[in-house]
Amino acid sequence: MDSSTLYRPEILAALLGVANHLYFRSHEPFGRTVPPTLAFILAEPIILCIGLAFTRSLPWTSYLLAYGAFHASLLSSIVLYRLSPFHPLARIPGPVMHKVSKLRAVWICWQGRQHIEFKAMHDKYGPVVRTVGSLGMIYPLAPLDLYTRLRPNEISVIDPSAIHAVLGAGGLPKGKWYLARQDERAPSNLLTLTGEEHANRRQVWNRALNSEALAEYDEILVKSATQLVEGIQATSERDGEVDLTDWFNFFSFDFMADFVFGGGSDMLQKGKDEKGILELLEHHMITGALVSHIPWVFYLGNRIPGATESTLKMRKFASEWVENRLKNGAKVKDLWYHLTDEAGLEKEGQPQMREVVADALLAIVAGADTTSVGLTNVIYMILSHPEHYRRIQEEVDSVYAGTDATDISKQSELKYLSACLDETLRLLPPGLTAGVRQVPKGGRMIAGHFLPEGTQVYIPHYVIHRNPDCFYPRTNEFVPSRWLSTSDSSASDSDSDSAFVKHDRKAYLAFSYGPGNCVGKKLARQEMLMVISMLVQKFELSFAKNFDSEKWPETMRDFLTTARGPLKVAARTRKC
Ligand code: HEM
Repeated sequence: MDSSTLYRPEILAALLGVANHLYFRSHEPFGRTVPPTLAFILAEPIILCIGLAFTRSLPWTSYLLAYGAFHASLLSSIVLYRLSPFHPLARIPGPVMHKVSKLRAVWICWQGRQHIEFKAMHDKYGPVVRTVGSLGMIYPLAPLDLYTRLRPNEISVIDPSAIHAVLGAGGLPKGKWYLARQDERAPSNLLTLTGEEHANRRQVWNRALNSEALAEYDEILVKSATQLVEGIQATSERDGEVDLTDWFNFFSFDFMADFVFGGGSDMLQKGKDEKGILELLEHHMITGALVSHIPWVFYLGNRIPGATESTLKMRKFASEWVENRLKNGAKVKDLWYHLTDEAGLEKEGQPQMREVVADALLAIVAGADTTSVGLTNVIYMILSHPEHYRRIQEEVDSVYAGTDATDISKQSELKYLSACLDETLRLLPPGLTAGVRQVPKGGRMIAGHFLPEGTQVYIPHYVIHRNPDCFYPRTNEFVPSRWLSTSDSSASDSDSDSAFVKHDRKAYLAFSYGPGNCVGKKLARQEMLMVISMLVQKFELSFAKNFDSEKWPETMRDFLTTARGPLKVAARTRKC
C-alpha cells in the first residue's frame, strides 16, 4: 500500500473505527456521560474529514465513504472480537445473537419474556450461559450495541454451587444494573446501597420487620384482609365473578400504605384505583426493567419533558403521603416510625429525610406488587389443582375452627398451606428473573469459570427453581408435599420430602439469599397466609366461566416483578 492510499479518508476512518473499539473496551461510558460520548462518536468521521479538508480538497463522496468505513470497521471489529476465542468469556456457551448484541435482550425484556428466554437458553446450553453482549448499548442507530467496553459481559448461572458465591456473605456486590435504576436526583435506597452502607441501613429495616415490630401490624393487616374479603364477596355477588388481580393489587397497596405511612390509600374501600397509582407503578416497573439494560436512556429521559411524567407523579403522591404522615402521625409504630428513628435508637443522629422518603417508596414498590403477584399465583395454582385446594380448606377449617382465620399466632399450624405457598413461589416466583450481581476487582471463580472484573451475573429464579439438580423428581410439577418433612402430620409417606431425591432449599430464591435477601419476607408470608386462609374459609372459589385458565400463565410478563392479566374467579359464599 503506498502512502497516498493510506491517507485516503476512508482508510483513516476505518483505522479510527478500530481505535475507537480498542479505546471503549477499557473506557466504557456510563450514565450521564453516554449521550455526549455517543454524539461525539457519531460525529468522529465527519470531524476527521473536516480536519483533512484543511490539507487538501475533499469531494462530498469522501465524507460518505469515510462515514461508512468508520462504522463498518467499528462494527466488524466488535462483532469479531465478541465471537473470537480472545474474548474473556469465550469458553462459556450461549446464543450467537446474545454474544454479539444487547438488542435481542432489550426486545425480550420489552416483551416481558426474559424468564422464558433464559429457560430456553439454559435448556440448550447448560447451567452456565453467556447471555448478552454488554451493558451499555450506547449505539442506537445500528443493530448492534457498539462502542461499549467488551470486558464486562453478562452470564446466567443455575448451578446451585454458585448461589453462595454470588448472593451469600462475601459474594458479588450489586452493580451497574442497580445503579441504572437509581434516579440521580434521589438518594440511594436500601436496594441500591452496597457494602457497609447497606449493612447499616439494613439494621434499621431489620428492626422495623422483626417479630416484635410485626406484632404491631396485625391490626392493620386484619383490617385490610377483612376489607378485601368483603370487597370480593360484594363484587362476586353483583357481577358473578371477580378479578383477583385487581383486588389483590388494591389489598397489597392499601396495606403497604398503612404499613409504611400509617394510611393514605383507600382502593379497597372504593373498589377501584381512582388515582391511577397502580398504573403508575406498572409503568415504573417496565421502564425500570428496560433502563437496567440501557442505562443511558434514563439520563436522556430525565431531560425530555414528558418522559419523566410518571416518576414526577409518583413523587407527588409520595410527598402527599409524607405530609399527611407528618401532620397526622400514626396509630401504630409503622415503617416511617422506624426509618425516621422516632424511638431515637440510632447513635449516629437522625436519618436524613430524603433517605427516609427513598426507603419508604422502596417499601411500597418492593412490598405491594410482589405480595399481590404471590397471592394471584397461589390462587391460580390451587384452583388449577383442586385436590390441594381441598386439603388447604380442611386444614384452615381445622386450625381456625369456629373463629375467623385472622389469628397470626396459629399460622405455624398451616403446614399444608405453607407448602402450597412455597411450591407456588418455586414454580412462579413474583421476581421471575431478578437482579444482577457484578464481579468485583480481581475477578472471581463462579461455577468453575473464571469471570473477569465487571462481569454481570444473573441467577434467574424461575429457571434455577426448575433445575432438576435442585428440585427432583417432578421438577416442573406442582407438588407441595416436597416441602413437608415426614414428621409433618399433613405429609403422607409417599409425598414427604424423603421421596424427593433433590430438594435444595438454598436454591429456593423467591425471597433471594444472603445479606441482600428480602427483608419483608416474614411480613409477606403473614399477609399471604392470612389472605388465602380467609378466602378458602369464607368462599368456594373456582375459575370464572369463560376464563381461559390454561392461557393465564402466558399473560405473565417479567419486569423485575411480574405483570399479569386478570385472574377471574367466582367466589361462592360457603354455608357454615
Ligand atoms: C411475596 C412477596 C415478596 C417477594 C417474593 C419478595 C422478593 C424479594 C427479592 C427476591 C428481593 C431481592 C431483590 C434483589 O436482590 O434484587 C427482595 C428484596 C427486598 N424486599 Fe422483598 N419480596 C416480597 C415482599 C416484600 C415486602 C412485603 C416488603 C416490605 C417491606 C419487601 C421489602 C424488600 C426490600 C426493602 C428489599 C431490599 C432488601 C435489601 O436490599 O437489603 N419485600 N424481595
